[in-house]
Amino acid sequence: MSTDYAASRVSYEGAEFRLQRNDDRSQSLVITGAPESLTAAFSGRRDGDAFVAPATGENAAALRSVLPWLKPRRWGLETSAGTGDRLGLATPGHVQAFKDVAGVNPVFAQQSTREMGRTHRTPRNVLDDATWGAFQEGWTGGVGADADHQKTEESLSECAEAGFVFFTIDPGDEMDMAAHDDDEATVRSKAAAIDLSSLDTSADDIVSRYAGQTIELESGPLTLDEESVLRAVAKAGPALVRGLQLINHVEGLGVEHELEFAIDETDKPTTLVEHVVVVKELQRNGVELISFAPRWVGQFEKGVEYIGDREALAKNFSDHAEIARVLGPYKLSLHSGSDKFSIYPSFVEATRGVAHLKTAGTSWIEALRIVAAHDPQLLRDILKLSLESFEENRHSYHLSCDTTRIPTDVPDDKVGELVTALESRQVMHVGYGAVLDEYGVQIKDLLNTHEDEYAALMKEHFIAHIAPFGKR
Ligand SMILES: O=C(O)[C@@H](O)[C@@H](O)[C@H](O)C(=O)CO
Repeated sequence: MSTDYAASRVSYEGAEFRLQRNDDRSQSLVITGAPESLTAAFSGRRDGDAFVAPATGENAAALRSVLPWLKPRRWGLETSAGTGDRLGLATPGHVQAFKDVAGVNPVFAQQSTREMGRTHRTPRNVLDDATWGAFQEGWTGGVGADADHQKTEESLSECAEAGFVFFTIDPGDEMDMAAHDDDEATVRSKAAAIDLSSLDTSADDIVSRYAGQTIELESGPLTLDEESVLRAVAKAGPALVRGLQLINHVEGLGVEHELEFAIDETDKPTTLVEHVVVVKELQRNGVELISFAPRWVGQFEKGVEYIGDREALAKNFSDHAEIARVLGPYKLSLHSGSDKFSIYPSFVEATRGVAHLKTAGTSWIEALRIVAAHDPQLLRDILKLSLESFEENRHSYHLSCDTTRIPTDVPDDKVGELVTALESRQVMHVGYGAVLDEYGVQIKDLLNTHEDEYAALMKEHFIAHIAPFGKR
């Protein structure tokens, strides 16, 4: 017998929409009281008074076209949080958390090209799964959609075509990290060698524009000295060139969009002068940023607490936030935001809520608690495979785990601890690609069987993430 998801029931323009779970665990959209002109958008069949349509990607797109609150929208400067879901099953629990916390706007569909590649999902898959999850839980508060860590024109086009509206431009690979510490002569020659003609400028022009300038921040003046400006050019110049190319590509697509510029996945902190030069040069080229993701001080590793001096980080948050208010305003974006509970309050305070939080891997790693509880051997297999493929999986992720400290032969009743312990947590956190290739069907089957348990876990976990960002 099929059962309804009670929370999904919603009325719109005289019709009632709901989601049901069928005997075979598939899901169907059921519409009653709707004219032919409305149901024509869906592929399905009439069943008495009702129109029944399977929960396919095609019907998700139709649902977005019919129910306006499911169509991705821009959040502008409002406080927002991204919940990136690598499994396509986590959104119901995310929704339950957002229903409990007022004042934070959700971006349920958020996925980087890296994650889509490793999980073999397309931008449409990501958006469609998020649509069904939001619908299942009756979310009518609007949704964003973040094409995260975009590095190529091709993937930007695909995400735009799918309906994403938030584009995270990530030219971080082009940043010259050595220039952070190079001696002055090297910095000078590096800066002079960068072709900045596409930004309609040169290193000399940039120096004459900004060197000696003072920016009045709330906490005092920030003076841009010549060496720091040159260093910013040497370090970020090539990234600016590439970033602008990607931004121009988005702008040429003619779709609704807002832009984040992300240089967070780099080895050295973004200096305040670098922040100013990067944003001002983008603005001079006509770019309006909605958010900026600098590389903060300390270590932002995946899926674990912040590693570093929290007071220094709070100061760093507040310095960058002051700049963002003076040059923008635009939001500051906190990437690798999963499980960094100790730092959310200082981030929110510094930004006054003009902020975006990004999480992704935590929904995946926490799902493994359900696996550990119901199939401890599968969890051991997942860890084993994550370890075997670790060298490949860790590529482009910041991690410090020491794999030799991971225990072997963990008994069933202790397997859940592997999801908590830093070393094994990080290894499995980045193991998602290989693991889903091998055990994806089993894992998803198990999560579907225990969907209420997974949703309840996600709800509590996300309330802890977003409550500090909620109405103050
Ligand atoms: O793993 C990824 O590729 C992304 O989810 C992240 O890098 C994302 O930008 C993020 O910071 C979420 O924590």
